[in-house]
Amino acid sequence: MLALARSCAKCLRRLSSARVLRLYSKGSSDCKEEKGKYQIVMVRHGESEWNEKNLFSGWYDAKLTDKGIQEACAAGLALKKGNYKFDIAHTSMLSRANDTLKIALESCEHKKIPVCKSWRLNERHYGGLTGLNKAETAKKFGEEKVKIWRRSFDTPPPPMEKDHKYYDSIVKDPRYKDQLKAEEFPKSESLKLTIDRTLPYWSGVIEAQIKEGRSILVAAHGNSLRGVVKHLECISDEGIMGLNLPTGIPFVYQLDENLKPIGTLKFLGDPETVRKAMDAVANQGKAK
Ligand SMILES: O=C(OP(=O)(O)O)[C@H](O)COP(=O)(O)O
Repeated sequence: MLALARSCAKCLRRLSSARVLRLYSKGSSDCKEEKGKYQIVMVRHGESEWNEKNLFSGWYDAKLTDKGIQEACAAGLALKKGNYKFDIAHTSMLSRANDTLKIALESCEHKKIPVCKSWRLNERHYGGLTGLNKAETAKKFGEEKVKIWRRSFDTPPPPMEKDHKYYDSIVKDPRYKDQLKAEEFPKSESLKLTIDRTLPYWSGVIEAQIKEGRSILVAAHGNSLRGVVKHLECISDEGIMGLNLPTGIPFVYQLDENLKPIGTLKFLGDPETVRKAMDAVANQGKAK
């Protein structure tokens, strides 16, 4: 991967101003229409190498692609355009989210802020599906089955056994040394199980900081953030199946004094671009 220190300047050059405008021309001003007592900004990381290859990633530590770096830069520009400032950031243990956060903050020329990393914000664990191609899996098992594995609320994918190709690279990864014992790693997670381990961090750490008046940016993953959105908006188990979060486009919640959202999430992006990006995520599970 390109050195992060150089990546922003480089990708800002590559990202034409026309594209930035197309991506983010309307969103930031829309976000300020209804002001809550608090607000929080979240972003799914930019495209990873495994997103590009359409592989189930889960806890595998796929790195950002050049496009993912560009998306992270563009996310930063959108934050800058909206004049968002943060006191603290939260992210997962995975490079694609960590690097997106770093690049976005650099790209909006933000001052240094504390960054907290937790496995509880990791992507859902995709179990035995980790590393498989989604379209090929749909061809083999059927699109319906893959849709259940990807989007049902409480059906976990098959477990990751110890002889799985990526088991060691996850469970023996030294970054978890102080956070998880080998037997505490998930073997696979449904959205429900993901929410069960994300919410204690959300409620115990992030909500407490919001109430202290801290301005927070969260950089995480498609499904860990879907869980947060479900919780915040009280979306039903069926309703959440239809939400597909795009990579690298920040979204904002205005929150009332009880931390309940005022309205729904607002993307810092052009609605048509956001819609296409969401559709593309939904279609990743179609057989080709
Ligand atoms: O690792 C993943 O998410 P991420 O790219 O947000 O980290 C998943 O592969 C996303 O796949 P899904 O959209 O099929 O649930």
